[in-house]
Amino acid sequence: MDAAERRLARVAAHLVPSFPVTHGTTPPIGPTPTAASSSSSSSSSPAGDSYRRVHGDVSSEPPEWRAATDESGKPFVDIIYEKAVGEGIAKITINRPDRRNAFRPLTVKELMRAFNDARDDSSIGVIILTGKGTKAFCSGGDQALRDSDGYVDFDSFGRLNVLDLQVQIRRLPKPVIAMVAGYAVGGGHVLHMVCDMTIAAGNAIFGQTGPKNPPFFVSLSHPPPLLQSVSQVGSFDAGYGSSIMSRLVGPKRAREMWFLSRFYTADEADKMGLVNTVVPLAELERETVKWCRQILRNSPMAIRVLKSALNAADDGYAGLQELGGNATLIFYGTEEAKEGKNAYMERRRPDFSKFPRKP
Ligand SMILES: CC(C)(COP(=O)(O)OP(=O)(O)OC[C@H]1O[C@@H](n2cnc3c(N)ncnc32)[C@H](O)[C@@H]1OP(=O)(O)O)[C@@H](O)C(=O)NCCC(=O)NCCSC(=O)CCC(=O)c1ccccc1C(=O)O
Repeated sequence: MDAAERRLARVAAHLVPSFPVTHGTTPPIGPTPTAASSSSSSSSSPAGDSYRRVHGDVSSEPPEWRAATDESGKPFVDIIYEKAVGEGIAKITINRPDRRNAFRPLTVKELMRAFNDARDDSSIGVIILTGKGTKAFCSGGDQALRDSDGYVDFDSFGRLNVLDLQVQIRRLPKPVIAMVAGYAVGGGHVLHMVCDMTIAAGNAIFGQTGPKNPPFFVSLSHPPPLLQSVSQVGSFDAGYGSSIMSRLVGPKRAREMWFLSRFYTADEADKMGLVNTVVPLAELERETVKWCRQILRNSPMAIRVLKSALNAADDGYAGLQELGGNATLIFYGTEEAKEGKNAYMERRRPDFSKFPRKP
């Protein structure tokens, strides 16, 4: 192929999706695996381009997951925490499938411990958040434990500690990817929205449930069994659950999602911009791991700064602080910053004259 043909092929590859789309409107990274090609893979760049020649394909091989814990060494009860051997991927799984992975305060505390560990582990570059089984990613707060001051499990008082978890994910300087099979509803829907990206299985269902109950219902402390089976909880998330949603899907759609409290299929969610891609359920983890591996090829500092930059305007002072903190972090690595520190330690005036005042 001569240079002109190669350029034409490259342009064409940008215009037309290179791979068949089985679900949703966005192609997964690389060809949709078939029975014959399921172990092969590619990056998102056109076959034969220089990136591909230098870096090769992104592997589709399943990682070897190894159980992990945090520095306390305490075993987890409500979650499974794993790291991929020899790769920079951590996986955190909500493990309450019989409750459709609803979270209670303990679940949230354990999630925060695991996220904290993954943040502090410099071998980890990307974190997957998921739910056990194929029926649910997470169905929100465990309604059986809800009281007038939040959710009560082993303490005698209620908590809404999932809000702290949301902030933790948002500020965590590594990408967090929601891997969603089945229901992501209520507070579980908010959790996937605060993640940096969402890979959805074809069976995923998204939506808010909070406002769903008819008003006469709220006053009934013991609704009749038939009505109990209807999704009705009386809740709302006026924080990230509203603001981030509005950013993701636009203000009109966000109103629709909250005011009507409908459920949406994975393909509908894809069209609304709620998810990054939709893949067949059987391919969910393979595809998610591929996305992780592709991210891990890229510059960790660039990704760190970009995550804070993408959130900065929406997160106000907290967003600026995160972005600004990254500037300081990078500055500390420069000779200019070291000159300041060394001068202080050596009890001398710093000589900043040697550093260029760049245009
Ligand atoms: C998710 C469903 C649509 C799945 O339906 P289906 O597959 O038919 O399964 P079910 O038979 O309904 O469920 C199986 C089993 O699981 C139990 N279960 C499911 N979800 C929950 C839950 N959230 N809490 C407790 N238990 C749950 C269910 O009862 C069944 O148990 P059995 O013993 O087998 O009968 C469907 O299950 C469903 O609609 N679930 C409820 C979804 C929901 O409304 N979630 C709560 C939304 S509110 C929320 O999450 C608040 C979050 C929060 O903390 C917060 C944050 C910010 C501000 C405020 C708040 C706040 O709390 O107010």
